[in-house]
Amino acid sequence: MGEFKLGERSDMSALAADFSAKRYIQVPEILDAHAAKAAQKALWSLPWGLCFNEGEAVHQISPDALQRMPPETQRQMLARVHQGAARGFQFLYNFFPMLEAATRLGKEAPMAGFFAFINSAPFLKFVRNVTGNDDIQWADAQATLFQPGHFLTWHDDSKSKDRRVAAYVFGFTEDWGSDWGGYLNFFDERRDVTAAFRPKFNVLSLFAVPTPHAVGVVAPFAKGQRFSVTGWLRTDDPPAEIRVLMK
Ligand SMILES: O=C(O)CCC(=O)C(=O)O
Ligand SMILES: [Fe+2]
Repeated sequence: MGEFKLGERSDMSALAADFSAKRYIQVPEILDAHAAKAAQKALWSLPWGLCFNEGEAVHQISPDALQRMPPETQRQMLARVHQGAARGFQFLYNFFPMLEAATRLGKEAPMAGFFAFINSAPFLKFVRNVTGNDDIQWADAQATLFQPGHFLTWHDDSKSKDRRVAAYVFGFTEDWGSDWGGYLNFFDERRDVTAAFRPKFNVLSLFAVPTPHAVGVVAPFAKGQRFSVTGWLRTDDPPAEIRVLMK
């Protein structure tokens, strides 16, 4: 866990009451200032791949493959993504698979320290207290980077066999413009937006599963980088490789 730790706070009961009432909350200054800067630095230097879905199938393109891909193939790929978005659920963003990397490489994996922090006793205690769910055992994780043209359409995180109680998003985005898209939108049953969280720095978004939400398309003129570490708080047993990191 090392350099990553939670910020000091005195609003735990207010956060829990808010979560219980609304089912989605934002927690400012989740990490101490030094830890937040360290996490952001680690994110900047990750080998970012690209991921998108084609119906139920998820495609993950490694940084190398992305670099080698001819422009015409990239154009065709993007056209297929847009056709998918016109039909239904679709996403496209840069990513780094923190869970897979930690499973394969253990402590040597990029972001292993932050992954271990998310699965440390203090953070798990924090999310158990705020969500009121004592059964949370661990959290999976991926790092994401939304750039112009990236998006994640309407969904509620429930379409998985994994036992997910809540979703979390650590935001590490600085100075995001209010016209740049990329907001985390929450919807009611009429598909009106009930809340839209602007990408921010050192803020944790926490929301119950299922809750309808989406990440709006990042505008072509957006200048920032929407960095996050995101995943789900789970009640199944952590994989053996992850249990080792949690010690
Ligand atoms: O990046 C975000 O704000 C939300 C991510 C999300 O909803 C997901 O990965 O399912
Ligand atoms: Fe989601």
